[in-house]
Amino acid sequence: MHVVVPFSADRPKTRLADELSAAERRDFSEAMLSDVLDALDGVDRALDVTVLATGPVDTAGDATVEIDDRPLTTAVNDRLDTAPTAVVMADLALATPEPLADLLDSEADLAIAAGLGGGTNAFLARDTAFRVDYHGASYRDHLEIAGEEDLSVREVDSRLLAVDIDEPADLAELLLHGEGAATDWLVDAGFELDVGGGRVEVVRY
Ligand SMILES: Nc1nc2c(ncn2[C@@H]2O[C@H](COP(=O)(O)OP(=O)(O)OP(=O)(O)O)[C@@H](O)[C@H]2O)c(=O)[nH]1
Ligand SMILES: C[C@H](OP(=O)(O)O)C(=O)O
Repeated sequence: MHVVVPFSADRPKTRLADELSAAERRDFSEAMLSDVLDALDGVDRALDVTVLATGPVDTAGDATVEIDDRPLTTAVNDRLDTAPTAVVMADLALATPEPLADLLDSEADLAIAAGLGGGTNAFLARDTAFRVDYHGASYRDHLEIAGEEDLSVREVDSRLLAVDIDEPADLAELLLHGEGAATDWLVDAGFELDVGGGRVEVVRY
């Protein structure tokens, strides 16, 4: 099965610009990508993984890298002419093989996992009629597109697939629950949880 992992290589994670420099955001993004690729590697299925990147990538492991600097929606739609194809975002740093296998085993025309805040963190399309329209409340839009195409849909309810690391508060999720390269990167960069005030916050020393 073909799995596409979109990766913004040139200007990643701009919403973390107050916390991380441009070079740090690039390194941190590569660490998250490596966690996602490890999780896919742990799925006991024959997967053909392509990192769909806007520029060169350092940490792609055994995955193929395809460079495509067109906007995300255009680049992904260009890969949906063959089915089944799965798309798994590169910032799902808590992803593990189990929920990914659950998504990839779905028989529905579209299996789809929501992201916190309305995005679409992963899907498997078994019908080439499905097309993406990312950004905004894309999860809602994708259900609508599936409805228009009369596709059967399975909504995959997974906390580990729902947490995409976009905003400063998401860093706490990684420090609380992460075990991979991205969590190690944060710890090495001096980030720690601060629960002293009765709230969970992230501080950098
Ligand atoms: N190939 C490709 N991947 C992208 C593009 N924009 C974002 N991505 C990837 O798509 C996933 C979701 O990205 P977003 O969270 O929307 O964007 P981001 O660039 O990571 O972060 P922000 O700049 O804060 O929006 C991540 O895996 C990104 O690396 C793009 O234009 N092309
Ligand atoms: C690409 C976008 O990601 P988000 O900005 O929600 O992380 C989406 O899922 O539509």
